[in-house]
Amino acid sequence: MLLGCIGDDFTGSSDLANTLRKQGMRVTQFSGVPTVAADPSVEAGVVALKSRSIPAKEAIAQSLQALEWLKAQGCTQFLFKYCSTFDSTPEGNIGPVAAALAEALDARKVVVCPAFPGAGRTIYQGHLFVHDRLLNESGMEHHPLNPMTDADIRRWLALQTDMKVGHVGFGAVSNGADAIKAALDRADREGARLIVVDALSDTDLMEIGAALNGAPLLTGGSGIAMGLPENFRRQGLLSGKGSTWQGVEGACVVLSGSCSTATRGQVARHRADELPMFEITADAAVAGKLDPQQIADWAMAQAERPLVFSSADPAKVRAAQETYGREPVATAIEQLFAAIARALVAAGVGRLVVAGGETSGAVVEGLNLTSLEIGPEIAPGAPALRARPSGRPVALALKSGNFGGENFFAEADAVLRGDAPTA
Ligand SMILES: Nc1ncnc2c1ncn2[C@@H]1O[C@H](COP(=O)(O)OP(=O)(O)OP(=O)(O)O)[C@@H](O)[C@H]1O
Ligand SMILES: O=C(O)[C@@H](O)C(=O)CO
Repeated sequence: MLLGCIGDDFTGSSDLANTLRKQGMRVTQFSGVPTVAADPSVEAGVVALKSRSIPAKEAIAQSLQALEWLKAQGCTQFLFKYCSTFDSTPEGNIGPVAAALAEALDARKVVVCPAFPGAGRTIYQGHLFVHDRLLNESGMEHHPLNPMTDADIRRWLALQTDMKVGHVGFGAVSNGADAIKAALDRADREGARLIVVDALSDTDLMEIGAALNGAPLLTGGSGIAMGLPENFRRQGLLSGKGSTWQGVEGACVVLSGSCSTATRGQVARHRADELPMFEITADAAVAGKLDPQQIADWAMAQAERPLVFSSADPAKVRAAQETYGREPVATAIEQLFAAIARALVAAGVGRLVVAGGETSGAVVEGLNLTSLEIGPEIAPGAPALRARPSGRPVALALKSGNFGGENFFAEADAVLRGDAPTA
């Protein structure tokens, strides 16, 4: 294994795996830190953690454990993947984990670059934009777990860590890899160890990737990985062998615990298409009134792609959190989705489309999926995946909250069945 990646959630990890696969690396996504060695044909390994919204101390411990395993697989470069909307609170976990990994690897000039231009996330003058809006006016200020109330990544990161935060601006980035290297050296001389780097386009990310050839540690969204495979290819280290992914027939069920704007649009489209849907309310989930087996039976009895969803608008989410507390309601809903997924797999479901990073983490852990094969792209940042819970193949899509167009559920169903791959 050449490149060792640590993702702070499951959908984000598949987003990264998708980018690396598209750039020609053989990639496997692992759920949690594996207990056995990886297949030697894997060139990039992504260890998916569910560490975005847990206490910082635990996130650090899990990330360091992942680092040790990746080192033992022979990796020479490491990437810490977090959300392209920099999902974190003033306490962390991005700063604390990045700092701990930097210390463990004795790494300097650690790039911090959440940019993902393909999904509209760009960084200019240290500020993160979602399409034409500053992060804190993009809807992310209403996120149920980590409301993002400041678009200045330098300022937000500085709240999370004592390590000095620096900045490489667009002036250097637009002049290419050598100028980026020189600007990183300058920031290093000024004492900065975590360095926010501007990026507006995939071309910028390719140049940043070239500048980071051989860097022990980098951090960011999936975009920061774009230029890395080429560094390995130039050294003759990639096999060039493609993926052997195959689609899966049978029933398709959509599980959505995401309350993000894009997901709510996809749920609205499902409703407009008059497809079957079952709503999980926060009240019913917390009261333990819903039987996962009954919900799975209902889903398996539908003729066409049913949706089980808890997705709700910000006012409803806020009301539920005020009544029950943020953690208890999130845990109740996540556990319910995990139990529904287990019952669906036991009933022979072929394809599962899951919306939301935390929700996907709960489902993948609930199904005890230890590794996922990466298939074709469904939408930017969302690949088809395949696993074998209890020996039989199941195709999965793990969609980040704000990814995918309005028709994502139908598109995912088709790609997971083996039709219409888009990349
Ligand atoms: N109706 C609801 N009321 C309160 N909390 C909810 C409700 N529905 C879901 N949740 C919780 O909100 C959180 C949504 O997070 P999740 O990561 O799954 O989606 P997301 O934030 O849209 O996706 P991503 O992290 O990929 O951007 C989960 O913990 C989920 O259990
Ligand atoms: O970077 C992103 O936006 C996604 O991969 C993600 O992590 C959202 O949960």
